Amino acid sequence: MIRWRLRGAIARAAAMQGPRPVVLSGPSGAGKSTLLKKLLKDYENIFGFSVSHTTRKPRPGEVNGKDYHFVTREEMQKEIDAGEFIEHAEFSGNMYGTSKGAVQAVQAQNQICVLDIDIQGVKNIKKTDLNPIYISVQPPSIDILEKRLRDRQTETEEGLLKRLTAARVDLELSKEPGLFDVVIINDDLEKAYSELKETLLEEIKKTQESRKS
Ligand SMILES: Nc1ncnc2c1ncn2[C@@H]1O[C@H](COP(=O)(O)OP(=O)(O)OP(=O)(O)O)[C@@H](O)[C@H]1O
Ligand SMILES: Nc1nc2c(ncn2[C@@H]2O[C@H](COP(=O)(O)O)[C@@H](O)[C@H]2O)c(=O)[nH]1
Repeated sequence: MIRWRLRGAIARAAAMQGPRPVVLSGPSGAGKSTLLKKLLKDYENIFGFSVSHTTRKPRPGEVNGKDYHFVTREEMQKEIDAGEFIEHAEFSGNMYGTSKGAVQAVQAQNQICVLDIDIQGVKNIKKTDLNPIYISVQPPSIDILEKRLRDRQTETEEGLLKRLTAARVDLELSKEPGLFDVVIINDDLEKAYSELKETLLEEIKKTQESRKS
């Protein structure tokens, strides 16, 4: 009887906490957004994207408030000083950050919140009580990463070189034991996507179950 009550209490506590968030990290160009877009399309109501703030300029097709909150450095610094960010970092000459509001907006929908952040963000999130699943998406090699970034045609030559330097640092730091729960090498896209889904299967099932009750 007492055991049953305890089990019930644990289940209710877990449900109240909501699903565990997911952090997708890895070098720029490794394929995080590509994998994430597939996931958000296939599991529309299960996952929600944490819309970051950035001071970089929008790329063609990017929508303010959907891909990022595009802001000025002054605006972003003001919000950081006001304590509105969980984490923020300087990456390739621009500021990026996850606001508390971005995560809360997803969690309020009882969706699995997915953060696409760099490795500095990972280290900072580790200091919080967010308790996400940490996944690093990595390219098969630096040469392939460079080709993908060049083919994407989103960066100037200077920006591209900065991203490649950051990628080398990222791949080195990612070797720290325990930093990531899972490392996915994105060589073949479908294989990488299957690995991502497999990693998240437990949380997906839990979220689907919680919708039924
Ligand atoms: N497995 C793959 N094989 C070939 N090309 C790929 C693969 N995965 C992604 N790409 C391509 O590589 C480029 C970089 O991918 P994507 O933009 O998803 O990377 P990212 O990790 O989100 O980068 P960033 O951190 O800069 O946003 C894109 O043009 C994408 O279409
Ligand atoms: N620490 C954070 N890093 C972030 C955040 N949002 C995005 N990013 C990372 O920035 C780079 C570059 O992104 P791009 O869109 O300019 O190509 C990439 O590694 C993202 O993961 C954030 O809120 N915090």
